[in-house]
Amino acid sequence: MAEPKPAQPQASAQQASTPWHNPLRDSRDLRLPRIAGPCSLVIFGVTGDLSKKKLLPAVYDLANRGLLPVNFGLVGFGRRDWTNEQFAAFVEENVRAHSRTPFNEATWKFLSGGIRFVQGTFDDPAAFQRLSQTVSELDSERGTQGNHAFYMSVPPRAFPTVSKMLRDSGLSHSQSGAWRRVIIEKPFGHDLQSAKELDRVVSDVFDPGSVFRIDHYLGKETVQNLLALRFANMMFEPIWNANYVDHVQITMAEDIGIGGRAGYYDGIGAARDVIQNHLLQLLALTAMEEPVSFSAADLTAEKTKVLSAVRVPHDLAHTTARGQYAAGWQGSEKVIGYLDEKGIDPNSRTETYAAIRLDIDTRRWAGVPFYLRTGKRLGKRVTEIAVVFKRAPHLPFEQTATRELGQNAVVIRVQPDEGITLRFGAKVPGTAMEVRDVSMDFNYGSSFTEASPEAYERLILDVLLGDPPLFPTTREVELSWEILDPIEQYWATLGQPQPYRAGTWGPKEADEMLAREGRMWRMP
Ligand SMILES: NC(=O)C1=CN([C@@H]2O[C@H](COP(=O)(O)OP(=O)(O)OC[C@H]3O[C@@H](n4cnc5c(N)ncnc54)[C@H](OP(=O)(O)O)[C@@H]3O)[C@@H](O)[C@H]2O)C=CC1
Ligand SMILES: O=C1O[C@H](COP(=O)(O)O)[C@@H](O)[C@H](O)[C@H]1O
Repeated sequence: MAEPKPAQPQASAQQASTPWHNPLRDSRDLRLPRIAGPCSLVIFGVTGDLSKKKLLPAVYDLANRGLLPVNFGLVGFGRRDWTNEQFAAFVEENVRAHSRTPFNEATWKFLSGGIRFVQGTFDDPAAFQRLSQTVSELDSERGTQGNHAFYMSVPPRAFPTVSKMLRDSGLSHSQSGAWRRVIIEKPFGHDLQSAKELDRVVSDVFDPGSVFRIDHYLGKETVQNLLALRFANMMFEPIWNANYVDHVQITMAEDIGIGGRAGYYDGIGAARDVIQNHLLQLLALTAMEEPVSFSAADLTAEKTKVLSAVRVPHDLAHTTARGQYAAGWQGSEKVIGYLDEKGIDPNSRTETYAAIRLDIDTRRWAGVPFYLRTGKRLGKRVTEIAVVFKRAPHLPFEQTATRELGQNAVVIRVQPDEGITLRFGAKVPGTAMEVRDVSMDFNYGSSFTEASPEAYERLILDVLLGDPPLFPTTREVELSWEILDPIEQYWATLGQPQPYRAGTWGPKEADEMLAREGRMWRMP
């Protein structure tokens, strides 16, 4: 499939001058807020976990920040027999519970005036006709001008059905030149073949430039800041290569279990859930060359190059590790094991922990392993990218002086304590020459007065603006499956994943994997 082109035939003057569109523009423009034009957002799966905790609050936060137009409509599509008022009460409850910004009556009055609910199932043509009628009514009542975005916050198996229904009901295209866009949640497929099939269905229905595949990690401030760290500074890029870097560790650890998501998670597992998307995107941004600009085309060109150069080691028995959480303690809370979670097959072989080593066959990264790990019910919630440097070739100190000296590292702290840490050796004050590791920290909270928006705020706004750089392309998705598929195929030949106690840092196998290569996982 051709790479999606920026979908902006109706781009407003504001939209056309966003930093992503023209990196050379006057720097004063950077302070202009990017405000969406008239439109509505339709959420399928609006009663689900993601919608309640992230999407509805993000829409409200955008409204509260003044980034939605007065001509905005929010439509929920769901199975419940709700009136518009009942749905509005549901939105309000979740907004009050999960929004980042404080509840404001004036914002709520504006937003709730455009809230509508359409009752139905995904395979009911009549429900899609009602949806069509509802968005047309919003066009006349709220002035949404026929511009509609459809968010598929639904189980992945429902993506094809909803796409076809949007086509058959005439909602996927506008006759009047207005825009239609679709937002598809991850995971996009469960392997390369299914991703290609899904892509065929979606591209049969929508124009390539109207498809936005969400990877919410790309909407995180700290992830975008990785680009600033690398390409807005002089001091990091010269050492960001195999001459200086020993290895890279990308960690996404969660302290939660699978919660109420058994139906989605079992059979999918940790690697398909987050390595195929979030962690490989982090790897791509860490390892790629400098893009010519931050346009979608230039960014994806560099990410694609690096993902194409990723090599999966042959010896998967020694370069990958899987685990499954057993009962344990999460802080002071006693928690059950994965196999005892509601809705999980008691013989399930689904991994809740995965670690893999990848290599990148480029001059910049030859011989530098990238270790990726993720897991549920680990010691704490933390996501970070640690670039660990080689040891100094010679230390002009007595050995005893450097006993506590590790390796230099640049750690991009994606969450929760957002920032960047530099680790290096410093002399311990005193009469002896003793060198010990210290940290130099950049924290968002103490350096900026601006608060970080939630990832979904940024990404929903970008869809409404038709701004595609932060959305992975089909090619990126396919390359990521090409990387993961051989690993999944190998794991499918194995028995039960190794159990690890909840609240610990994963299975012993993962520690052994690094120890064999003379390395250790960082303790974040
Ligand atoms: N939850 C999360 O943290 C994250 C989720 N995602 C992705 O987001 C998507 C949604 O996930 P999540 O919210 O957790 O899933 P949930 O299972 O919590 O929600 C699914 C939603 O789809 C609705 N639904 C399911 N089948 C039908 C149907 N036949 N007709 C109408 N509605 C239907 C459900 O309605 P009802 O309430 O009536 O059952 C519910 O609103 C998935 O693709 C997931 O991979 C991505 C990142 C994080
Ligand atoms: O995509 C997913 O991400 C969440 C974690 O997101 P975060 O922004 O809180 O790091 C994860 O819990 C979920 O399993 C996965 O589908």
